[in-house]
Amino acid sequence: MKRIGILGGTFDPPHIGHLIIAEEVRETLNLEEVWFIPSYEPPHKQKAHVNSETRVEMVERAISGNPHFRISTIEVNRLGKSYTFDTMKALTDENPDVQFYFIIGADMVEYLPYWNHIDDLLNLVMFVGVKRRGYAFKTDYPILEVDVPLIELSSTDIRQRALKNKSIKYMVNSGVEAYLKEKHLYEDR
Ligand SMILES: Nc1ncnc2c1ncn2[C@@H]1O[C@H](COP(=O)(O)OP(=O)(O)OP(=O)(O)O)[C@@H](O)[C@H]1O
Ligand SMILES: O=C(O)c1ccc[n+]([C@@H]2O[C@H](COP(=O)([O-])O)[C@@H](O)[C@H]2O)c1
Repeated sequence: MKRIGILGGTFDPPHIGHLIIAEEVRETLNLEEVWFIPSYEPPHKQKAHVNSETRVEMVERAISGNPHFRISTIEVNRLGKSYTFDTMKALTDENPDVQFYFIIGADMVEYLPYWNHIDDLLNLVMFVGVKRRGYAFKTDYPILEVDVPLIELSSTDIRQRALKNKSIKYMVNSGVEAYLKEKHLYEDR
């Protein structure tokens, strides 16, 4: 079986926390690749601040340069609410030779009981949790924990900094930083 990691997210915008957890989990679990899947509409929180085409462009820029990282547009192509069960059902049907490892931060570990079709989803993927400041890593589900450096960054922080015209250098990669500036994303308009 091939071993592939999945990092689903809103990526509004993608930041170095996403890249570091994906790379750490890839290396620790010896995964061939990690696929980044931007959601069209997050199932559990408010709509993203920028449209899905823009978030896809940002993820492409964020992952460029890492030959193990790919993007899948399965959720933005499907439209509607991006339930992970629907996505992973389609991906496991299309790729019967792959064991998928679905990477989540500790905020999502706590939220797992509320995911759509969580029991069926647990039969499709192995969840991999990483720690995140402010969230206890507590769950009754059988998930793998991978130790990663604690990155105190969120997309919310980046949006707030952009709004206040504060530097986001090194918090997002340079391609994403240039794109945010060029398109004036998240700025006060
Ligand atoms: N700094 C981080 N440390 C650990 N996990 C993270 C970190 N940032 C994001 N993640 C995880 O990456 C996945 C995608 O996150 P998402 O795109 O929603 O970013 P976010 O920073 O949580 O966004 P927002 O602040 O807008 O809610 C989620 O599983 C989330 O838990
Ligand atoms: O399917 C669900 O019910 C579900 C509920 C909460 C989160 N998720 C997925 O978890 C991933 C991280 O979510 P987010 O909003 O932090 O980007 C993303 O792929 C979401 O679609 C999925």
